[in-house]
Amino acid sequence: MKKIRVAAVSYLNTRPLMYGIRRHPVINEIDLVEDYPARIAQLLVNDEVDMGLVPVAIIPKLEQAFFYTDFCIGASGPVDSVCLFSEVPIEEVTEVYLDYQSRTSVLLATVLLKEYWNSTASLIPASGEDYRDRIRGNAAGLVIGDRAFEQRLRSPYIYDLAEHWQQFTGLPFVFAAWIANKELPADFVSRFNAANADGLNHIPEVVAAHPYPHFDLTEYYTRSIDYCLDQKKREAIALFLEKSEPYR
Ligand SMILES: C=C(O[C@@H]1C=C(C(=O)O)C=C[C@H]1O)C(=O)O
Repeated sequence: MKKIRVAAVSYLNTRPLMYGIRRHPVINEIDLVEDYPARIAQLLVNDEVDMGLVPVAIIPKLEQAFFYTDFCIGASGPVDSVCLFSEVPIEEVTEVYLDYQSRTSVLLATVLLKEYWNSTASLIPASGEDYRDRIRGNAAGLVIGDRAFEQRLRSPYIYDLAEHWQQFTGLPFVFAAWIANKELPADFVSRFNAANADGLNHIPEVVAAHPYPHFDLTEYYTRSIDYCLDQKKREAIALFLEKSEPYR
């Protein structure tokens, strides 16, 4: 049987979902790759995979987009791992380095800087990890994922993008969701969905399997990340795609 090609973000925030997928028989029906979000996005756009836990920012690049599960990487308050970091308050920031690993948060940062903070700072796409050393003086940086937890220990000013999006719009936020670029068999989708749900029912085991010194992962998995792709989050995706359209 031909396997379904699936790609997922390799950060800590996907570990509960991946735990469920790996211990479910559905693992035998898929070929799984894991990488950082910008790469996962490219794989789905290039049709090198059939479904990915991809940044929602790339939806307009797909000919078709099927939301096949009830799960996402979202937040209904501070997300803790997607922030603008700086040594000075946001009003004094003159340039912002944008994380090369991100697609959604880069656009979210742009929307918030321009329309919420009314910032005129120049936005600089970073090309490699060394940009984080340039987050000093009046230069801020967007850092996402596990690396944001390390950056939290270094930068005195931390602007949480999910928290500020919520203040701006009154809505939760969705960074990534399981999106397919073609129709997939309904029975597979149902098993895949059940596998995700199973992972979220085993948070203590996931935390025990990933000793992590920089952040309390129980807190991260139960409060910061909101995995449920509900109606409000679907509205949030639509609003985000509309607001970010001019900056794509
Ligand atoms: C919450 C996060 O969401 C991630 C942010 C993404 C982006 O900015 O493109 C994509 C996938 C998510 O896993 C995070 O990385 O910390």
